[in-house]
Amino acid sequence: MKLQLALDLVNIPEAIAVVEEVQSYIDIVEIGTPVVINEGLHAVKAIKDAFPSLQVLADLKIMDAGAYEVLKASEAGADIITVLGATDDSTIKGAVEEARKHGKQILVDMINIRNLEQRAREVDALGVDYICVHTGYDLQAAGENSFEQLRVIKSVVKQAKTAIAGGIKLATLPEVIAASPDLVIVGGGITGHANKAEAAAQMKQLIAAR
Ligand SMILES: O=C([C@H](O)CO)[C@H](O)[C@H](O)COP(=O)(O)O
Repeated sequence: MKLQLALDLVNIPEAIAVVEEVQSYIDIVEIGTPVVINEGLHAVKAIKDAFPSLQVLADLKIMDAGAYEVLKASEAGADIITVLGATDDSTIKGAVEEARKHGKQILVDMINIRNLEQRAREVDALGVDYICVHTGYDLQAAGENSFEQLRVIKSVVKQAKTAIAGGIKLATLPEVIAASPDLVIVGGGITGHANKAEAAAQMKQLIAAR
């Protein structure tokens, strides 16, 4: 089980500073959608250049032009690129084909998918690398999480790895770990702490002890 740090509310120098603090405890650094909107794919390149041994995920949440956007993220140094499960199969197929050409991986974000079980089966058949359940900021504010959704995709996904994101904290991590996702994505649960290294270290320890 891998731990991914999601960086959403920082600029490039702040992102580098946070990763410097926690790099020993994480496997993947996510350049979050708000960072890509503010800084562009330069943020992906800056983090990959600064931390070549970490995998970098570009959270583009691709909805169209899958192949082209995966190409651009790959050129910037992303190892994993996100596509939305809500989009058309042709976009996901284009993204997967392009990713394969560059040795990259595709994570499909199932945020706001209503027919989760059926869509997870369909997306799994498209050869993606990860299928991720995700409660976004706006629904987190309404008290929701994706723990039950994780159990749903775990029961139907055969080929892809499974992932979960959205509001995961140290206190809720044991429940997540019990469901055995391949990847746990944590943003504010680490970046919101005064001592980010300590928070990340405790999470890494819980994952290692499972
Ligand atoms: O993908 C995310 C969100 O949609 C903003 O772009 C976050 O990276 C993801 O939710 C993880 O962050 P936390 O919810 O703060 O753990």
